Formats: sequence, C-alpha cells, structure tokens
Amino acid sequence: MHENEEVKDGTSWRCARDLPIALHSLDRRTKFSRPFSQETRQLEQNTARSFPLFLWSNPAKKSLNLSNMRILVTGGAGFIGSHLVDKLMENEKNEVIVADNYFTGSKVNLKKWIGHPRFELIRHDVTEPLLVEVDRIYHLACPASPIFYKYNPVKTIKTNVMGTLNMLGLAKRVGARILLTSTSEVYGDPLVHPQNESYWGNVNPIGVRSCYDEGKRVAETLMFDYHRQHGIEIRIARIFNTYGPRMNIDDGRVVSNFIAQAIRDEPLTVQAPGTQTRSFCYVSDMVDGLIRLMEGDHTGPINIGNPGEFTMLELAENVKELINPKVKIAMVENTPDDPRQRKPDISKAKELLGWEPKVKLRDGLPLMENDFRTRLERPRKC
Ligand SMILES: O=C(O)[C@H]1O[C@H](OP(=O)(O)OP(=O)(O)OC[C@H]2O[C@@H](n3ccc(=O)[nH]c3=O)[C@H](O)[C@@H]2O)[C@H](O)[C@@H](O)[C@@H]1O
Repeated sequence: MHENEEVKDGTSWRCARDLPIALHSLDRRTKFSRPFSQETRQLEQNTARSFPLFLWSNPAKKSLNLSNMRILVTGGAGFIGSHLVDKLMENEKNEVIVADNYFTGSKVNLKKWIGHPRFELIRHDVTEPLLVEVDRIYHLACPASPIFYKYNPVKTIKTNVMGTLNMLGLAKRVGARILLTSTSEVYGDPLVHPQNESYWGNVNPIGVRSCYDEGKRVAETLMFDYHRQHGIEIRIARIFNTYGPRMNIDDGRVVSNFIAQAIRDEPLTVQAPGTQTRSFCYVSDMVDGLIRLMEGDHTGPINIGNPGEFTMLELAENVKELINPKVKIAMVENTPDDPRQRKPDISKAKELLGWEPKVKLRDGLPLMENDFRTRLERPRKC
C-alpha cells in the first residue's frame, strides 16, 4: 500500500501508515509509534547538521533588529504549499510552521527543511482547531485534484468550511493576517470569458464537484464575514490551474497525467470533447503572486493564474512535441460538470500587486518533465 493511501472509513483521510495506531490498543500504539519517533529524531538530528545554525542563533543578529515573522502554512506539504515554504524559508527573517494531514501532501516535499531551526512540521487536520502563535496564515489545506476531492466529498466540504473556520478563529485569537487559496472553480462553468473577480459564477450546487466549488465559495464568505464582523485582516487568491515539479505523479490532473503518460509511452488521455480550455500557471509564478497578495494592501479576491489559454487537445500536442513525439493521443470519456472554458482576467493582479506570470507553458513543461523523469527513474534517451 502506498504510504499516503487513505483508509476508506467514510469520514477521515488517514494515511495507511496510521491504520494500526487508529485501530489497536495503547500497547500496540506504543509498539508502532516508538520506531517511527526514533526514525524522525534521527532524521532531524542528521538534517540539522547541514544548516548553518549560527545564522539563527547568532546573538549579533538580534542587534540588527530584524523583525521575525512566524508564518503558518496549512497544506504546506503539498504541491503549491511546499514551493511556498521554500520561498518563505529563503527569507532569513521568517520562521515557518507547516500543518498538514498528508492526505495528498508528503514529508518528502519538505525534506530539505526538516530539522532546520526556523522550521516546524505538524501532522494536523485543519478540521480540528490549532493553537499556535503566528503573524501570518497561508491557508492552503484541501485536496485540489478532482479525483481526490471527489473521493470523500463530505470530508472535502468539511475541510473547506470547518478548516477555514478554525483558521479564521486562530487568526482572530492571535491577530494574524490570513490568506485563503480559493480557486477558479468558484466561477463554475463560466458564462463570462475571461473570468474577472466581479463575476459571481455558474456553479452547480448539488453536483459531484460542489463539495469543492461550493466549499471554497463558503470559505470566501467566511473570510469576508470575519473581516467585516471582527476586523480580521484577510487576503483571498483565486488560483487557476497550476503545474510544476512535485505534483503527485498520479494526481489525476491533466498536466501531470499527460507528462507521466508521455514519459511512460502511454497514450495521452484527452477527455472529450478536448476543446475545453484551461490556462496553466507555473508554480514559481503562483507562489510569487501569493506572497505579493499576502504582503500587499488588498483583500482580494484576486485571480492568480496565467492567461495563456489552451484546449486540452492543444496541451496534448504540446506535450507530444516537447516530450515524446511518438506518443498517441486517445480520446476518453469525461466526468460530469467539467467546465468548458477557463481563463483568468489578471488586470487586478497586474494593477494592485504588480504581478504577472513570467514562465510560458512551453518553458515550464520541460522543467516538470525533468522532475517526473527523476522520480519515475526514466532518464531521457539521447
Ligand atoms: O489544476 C488545478 O490547479 C485545478 O485543478 C482542478 O480543476 P480542473 O481544471 O478540472 O483540472 P484537471 O483535472 O487538470 O482538468 C483540466 C481539464 O483537463 C481534462 N483532462 C484531465 C485529465 C486527463 O487525463 N485528461 C484530460 O483531458 C479535464 O476534462 C478538464 O477539462 C481543481 O478543481 C482546481 O481547484 C485546481 O485549481
């Protein structure tokens, strides 16, 4: 069983590794947890040595009067979250705490930071309250791939609603600024194209995607209600499709599927009709946009995405040309409520954040290919 494979208990997303702990007595819990904690301690000890500890503990640093920022990233072991952590950790003034339940995230994404004196990793599910003293909360926690979020829809909507309530409660208690990563899916199957932030969307409230779409819409509502009622400092990013290294190889989303298929010489599965469009943003651009939004003066919502628009057939052709010209394209059945078009209007991000994406799809795809080839152990044939 894969380490992150979930247990089908209907309500939770435990990792398979937790199964004995969840189901057996305290004696067994001790038996199972001891080797794991030893292993973790060892990992932390080993890793810590590779960091220049003096940078953090040097008393001279105090005299520089650097104001440190303690930042919580929920979902920080995931794809976008871990890239965000990398960027935040580059700033020596930041201390970063990651809370993740590892349903779709993985410690491997954060391995270079484990043991770092400015970094902490907590196994935590945001549907439960969390009490930590922080100045900033980046609230990313939620599975984002349709196959994962549709797997346990009740848990998905709980994550979006209760998870956001818990993080807003924390923000209120400690006076932190909170950023929610909302989604282009709040626009549903949009009747306005490209989508700007004033468009209210066209979402099916009772469909198979609603747990995610409506969950994020409620999360946005909660953010604004806490802002108006309690004066919480909020930021809302509406993230459009994002791709890059560290996506789960079997994530199910289109870019990761096509790249893995091209590397494995399997047909690229274009879901019918193939004329539906998406706009793909490289992860480093996304992270830059999120940090600018957090540290800027505007609540949002603000679209963060790359306005370059492609049909799924065009995307398949690009992957074929760049990665494997011999690979076939296979038309397969689609899933219900798939949006037919999606493209962000990023005028607000440009004007208010001075942000626009830099990485073109044809430059980003090979970077992701390199990462996938390494993880799949399939080097490019010369
Ligand atoms: O990638 C993302 O960032 C977004 O992914 C999903 O939204 P969706 O646009 O449906 O993402 P995909 O599952 O990657 O699907 C995109 C399009 O590709 C098609 N597709 C998907 C997979 C595949 O193998 N082949 C294929 O043609 C789908 O039918 C769909 O039209 C999530 O719901 C969003 O929250 C998230 O922001």
